[in-house]
Amino acid sequence: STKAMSSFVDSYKFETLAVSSPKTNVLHIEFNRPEKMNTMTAGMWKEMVECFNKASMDENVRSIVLSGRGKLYTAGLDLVEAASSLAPSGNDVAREAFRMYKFIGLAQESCSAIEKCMKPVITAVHNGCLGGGMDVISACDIRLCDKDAYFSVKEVDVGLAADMGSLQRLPKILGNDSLIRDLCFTGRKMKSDEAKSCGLVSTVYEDKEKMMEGAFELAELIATKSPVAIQSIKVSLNYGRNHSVNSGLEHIRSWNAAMLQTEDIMKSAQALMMKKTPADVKYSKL
Ligand SMILES: CC/C=C\C=C\CC(=O)SCCNC(=O)CCNC(=O)[C@H](O)C(C)(C)COP(=O)(O)OP(=O)(O)OC[C@H]1O[C@@H](n2cnc3c(N)ncnc32)[C@H](O)[C@@H]1OP(=O)(O)O
Repeated sequence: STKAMSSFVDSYKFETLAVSSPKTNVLHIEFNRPEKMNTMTAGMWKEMVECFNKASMDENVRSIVLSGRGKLYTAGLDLVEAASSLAPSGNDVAREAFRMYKFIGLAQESCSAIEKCMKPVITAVHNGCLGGGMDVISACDIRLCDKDAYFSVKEVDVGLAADMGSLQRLPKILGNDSLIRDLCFTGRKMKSDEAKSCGLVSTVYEDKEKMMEGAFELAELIATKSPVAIQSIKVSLNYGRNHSVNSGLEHIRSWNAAMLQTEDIMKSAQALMMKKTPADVKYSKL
């Protein structure tokens, strides 16, 4: 019911993220620091971890759209906040290194929580996606953008190597090592047409409004499918990315030994035989 749907999303309360549910079983998460170019702070990373972990276990959520409010998707790390957290303190080197180790771990977890989230995450990029934004989108399942979007692995211009996942995940997404090194060594802006042709994004839309319509339509379609099938697909694709074909086959074999016993298969098969679609089937919560 509408009441049940609105009360479920009401429990997602954050300072740096705006959360809504524009369609049944679809969660919309927006970076919500428009006056700060959606720059990333330790506070935002903590909230991203909390939000994606919660959505992962939330039976009301079957797919997620991640986008940014305001002028651009995100300008990456908040350089003002970072100036104090990264400033040399003069303290014992080992203790300082452990403090940084924890700080970087939190930043990494903000992206890993997206990858580990059991629900597919579609991200919709408008205008700029810089630095930490590239780490974020690399951890998402599906990437969309508008015509004005550009992408920059900007860290090199700030004097550091990206450490939240771009260098580890981009090579799994783009089958072009030369291009990845070009982007990472130069920090250059890659425009939407190149992002499409190299496979970073799957669709480019005319403007942000059309992109969000497309993102919600896609999320809604995914949300109508069997949640057992969808979550199993994500788990298996993620596993396969870091393992051999044989290991991946063994993994899905064991996984599906349980999942093939789902009632969803019988419900889906009956619907198909009656010329219906998954959207006509009511799958139980998962
Ligand atoms: C453990 C470490 C983990 C993660 C590390 C991540 C590394 C990175 O993310 S590196 C990338 C860092 N980001 C940048 O270098 C972007 C710098 N900004 C820009 O290039 C531009 O500002 C812009 C985003 C392209 C927008 O340009 P424009 O539309 O012309 O607006 P501006 O006038 O330049 O900016 C408006 C306003 O925003 C402030 N601002 C912009 N970016 C940042 C930022 N990254 N951190 C803090 N503040 C930022 C800018 O200073 C302006 O502020 P005013 O107060 O309005 O002057």
